Amino acid sequence: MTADQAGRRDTAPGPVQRNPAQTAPAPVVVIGAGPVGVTAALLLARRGVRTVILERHQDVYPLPRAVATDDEVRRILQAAGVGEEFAAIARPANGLRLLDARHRVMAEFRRSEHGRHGYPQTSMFDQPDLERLLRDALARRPECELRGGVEVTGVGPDPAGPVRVTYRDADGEHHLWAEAVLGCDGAGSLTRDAIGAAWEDLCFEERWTVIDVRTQADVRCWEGVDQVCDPHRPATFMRVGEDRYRWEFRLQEGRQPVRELIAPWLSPSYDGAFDVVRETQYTFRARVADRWRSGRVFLLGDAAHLTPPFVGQGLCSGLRDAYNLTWKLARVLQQGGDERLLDTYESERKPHARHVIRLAVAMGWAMTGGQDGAAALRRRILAAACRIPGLTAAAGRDLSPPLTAGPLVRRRRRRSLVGTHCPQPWVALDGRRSRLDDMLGDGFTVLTAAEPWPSLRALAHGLGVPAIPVTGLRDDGTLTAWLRAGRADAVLLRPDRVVTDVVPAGAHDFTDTAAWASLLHTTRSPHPSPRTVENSLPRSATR
Ligand SMILES: O=C(O)/C=C/c1cccc(O)c1
Repeated sequence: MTADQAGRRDTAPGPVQRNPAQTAPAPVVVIGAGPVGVTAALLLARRGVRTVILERHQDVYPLPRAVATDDEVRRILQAAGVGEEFAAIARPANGLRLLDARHRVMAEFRRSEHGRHGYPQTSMFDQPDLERLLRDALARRPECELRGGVEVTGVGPDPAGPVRVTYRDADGEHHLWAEAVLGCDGAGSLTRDAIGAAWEDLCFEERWTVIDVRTQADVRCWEGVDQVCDPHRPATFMRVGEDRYRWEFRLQEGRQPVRELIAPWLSPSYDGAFDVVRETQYTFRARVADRWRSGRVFLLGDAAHLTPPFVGQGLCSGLRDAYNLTWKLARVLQQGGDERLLDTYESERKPHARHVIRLAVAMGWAMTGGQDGAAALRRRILAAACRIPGLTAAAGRDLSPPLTAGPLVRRRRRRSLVGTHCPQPWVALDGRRSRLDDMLGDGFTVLTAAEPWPSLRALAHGLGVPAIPVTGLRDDGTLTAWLRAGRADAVLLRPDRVVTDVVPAGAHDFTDTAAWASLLHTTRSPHPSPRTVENSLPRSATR
């Protein structure tokens, strides 16, 4: 038996005896150290929650997989403490184009370099680079312990603690008792099986080949993603980095050499070298797990949902899971928050993930739609629709819909801000410039269009949250314009910057305080956040 420095390991043949002296529960066990698992651990660490991360591999998996992220997810990486490191490896992209079989542009969905979350709307990167910087950040956090080279063999409820995780390493079998377990263990998730979840099939399954190339060749491309809508040879092409490119082709009978496949993108005279970093076959699927939680065991990322890659949202959905769940879990574990908070993880994230997967499937059908008569008609309609500028602009605007109504998201009226994210401009406080989220800290916040009025101030005080007039934040006018467009005099922001409720313009109060107020009450005092408005705003601006 090996006892690690935390004294939390135990090997016991036969029925498992928990020795309380040796097995103080690890607050949270994360299964899987891919980007979703590590980001979840970093987000929990930021709130002072300890994690043990169990990972099959010793090192970062060195080959490319995910290549794109949106601006909302860059904001999540900022919250996890790796925003600047990620900026150094990311390449902003122009967006997405639909091409016909002769590579003529049918539609262009432009992405801005300045998205509402404070980052380029689309950024390209290499997954191993992201994983390395996340691991480095993990190594800097004393709250996180990574155990590599281990195989998790069991996850389940246990009378001795909320959840018992069993794993094997070179020394034998071990057990951990955890307050919660995050199953970030990918498409073949053991955690998913352990909670008895089954896949709901969203009806897309195709075999594709994915080719990652490094070359100095003058590749014909724009700075973005091209989807070739050709039923005979649907393909995706994108520039990932300075000398990094990716092609994806639907598999056909017989294997075609890489050079032949990518020839249409290379100058005919190019006969120089290119390095095939990876050539692999994938089955692209569209699926959602029918349950994402059992007690204190949760599914995140590919363990909970699978998408074809055609709108570049696979990893984004997983990182959204991590952001949505971790603040709620930390609140429940540390502050005695209401357990019902944890129900909102699945009820908020599942419809959102399903929506994004359906978009990817729709894109897939536009590209591949078969060769029947109906498909030909669909393509003609698509080509015509692509020529309507207003429509393409609307379709390209935001892949991430507002959260659906629930205990932490009031039912929306048309154009309401509820369920959407607050934009993230740069703000200035005490002469210091920072991104809005870094200034707001980790808790709930009331943002107001003007000085908070007495009844609102009293409500905020009762909830223990600051009430901040956006006029004091000295941004570039983004926040005032956003409140005005949403016809709101004030908003209640959750820690993940989603609007829970609004005070409609001209009204005096939130529309249904009772619906969410009880969920915000905690029995213990909150963990202090590093730099919040609480300690830096003038007194009049806070509670
Ligand atoms: O919509 C965008 O800006 C990017 C889409 C994208 C990214 C990566 C891979 C894809 O097939 C699509």
